[in-house]
Amino acid sequence: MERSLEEEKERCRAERQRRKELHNTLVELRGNIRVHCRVRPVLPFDHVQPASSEEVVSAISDDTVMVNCIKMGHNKMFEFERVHGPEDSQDAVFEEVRPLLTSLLDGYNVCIMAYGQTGSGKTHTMMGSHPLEAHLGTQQETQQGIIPKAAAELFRLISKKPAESHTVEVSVMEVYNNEVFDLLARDEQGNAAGQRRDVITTSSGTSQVTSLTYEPVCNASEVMQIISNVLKLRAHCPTLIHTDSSRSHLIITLTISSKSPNALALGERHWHTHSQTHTRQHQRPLLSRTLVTKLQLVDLAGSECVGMSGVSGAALWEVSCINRSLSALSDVLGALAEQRPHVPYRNSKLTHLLQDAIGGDAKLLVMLCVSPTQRFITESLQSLGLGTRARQVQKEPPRRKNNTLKVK
Ligand SMILES: Nc1ncnc2c1ncn2[C@@H]1O[C@H](COP(=O)(O)OP(=O)(O)OP(=O)(O)O)[C@@H](O)[C@H]1O
Repeated sequence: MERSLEEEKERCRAERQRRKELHNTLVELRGNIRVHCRVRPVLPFDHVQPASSEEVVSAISDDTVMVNCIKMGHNKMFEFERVHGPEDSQDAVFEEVRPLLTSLLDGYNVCIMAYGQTGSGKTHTMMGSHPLEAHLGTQQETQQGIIPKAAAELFRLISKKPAESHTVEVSVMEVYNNEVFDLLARDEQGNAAGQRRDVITTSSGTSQVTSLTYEPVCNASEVMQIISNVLKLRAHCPTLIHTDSSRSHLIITLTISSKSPNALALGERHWHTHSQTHTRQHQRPLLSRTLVTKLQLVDLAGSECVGMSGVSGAALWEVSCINRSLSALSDVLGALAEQRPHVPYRNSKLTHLLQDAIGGDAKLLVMLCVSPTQRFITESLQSLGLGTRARQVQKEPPRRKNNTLKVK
């Protein structure tokens, strides 16, 4: 018997709802690591030899990537929470990220991390197409990446909360040659100069960077102004694959302190000396009940094959440090996925620094960036494999932070 149009619509709606519920259950079971994948368009530097720019990696649906290269004997599909094709805009990518900002204000720590080979579009996805112009307003909103959009969304959400209930601070670090640098630190003359910092494990088992500089910020353009200023300090080097390749992992953290409604109503204030370095003020009033959550935005350096990037000398050492830290990240995910008793976080500064985001109770989004072309198929398969591994991790369910009692 033929179904009427209305019946068919209802059946489709019910099926969509069932799939959504199943998906949500799976996300809960996995403890909220989400993996999104973005396949970038074919770019001029792909056309070294016409054959190598042949497209072999494609987004075949909004959750599946297909690698199909008959010549090299690869035919495989990879499923992720969301897959974006080359035509997907920065806005479309951000729409899938937006709910995490609400989670942040609901009391969860959030980490968004871009992973992929060099030139695959990590900085484009995180910062936008003109990262150094991000704060000038010359970068069109549609071209902005996740970081400027997330900053704008965060302050939009805060503006809907009671006045003065939230404060935001920004810190910027890079991990370069397996050392952590505080990019907001200033030298004796007050000039910006990245300074080396240590990562320690606190008595509660979380990781912390000592003497890190935190700048208070009041709106998204202040955030972007600070980031754009320090981006000039970030290590870059031209390679055969990418003329402006980042040689370090960049970690931007927005720390949000929110006052509990009770404290706000009572107007309780205590002077509290922060253990961290504040550039504008070293002692400031904090409300007695403060909820602190953090948003970590990570633009990883790209994995790369030394032969392809054509680097030598100091740049060769940089590549080897990048590749080692990325394989340490993969080892950590492997250990977590297999639920091994020891997780080797401390094998690299990168994994030690991101320990709480990767294995703790934060909501983690891994944004895989891959090239569509045959030339980079080995690197793309490696990135897709890392994403698959991340999805196998049974993380602790994300835990909402409780108001912490800050006593004078
Ligand atoms: N989805 C995209 N649409 C249009 N252009 C893109 C896209 N992704 C990347 N590009 C362009 O490709 C080039 C390389 O991208 P990007 O700098 O983001 O790479 P990366 O992965 O950060 O590289 P590296 O690790 O070497 O720093 C840039 O010119 C960027 O504008």
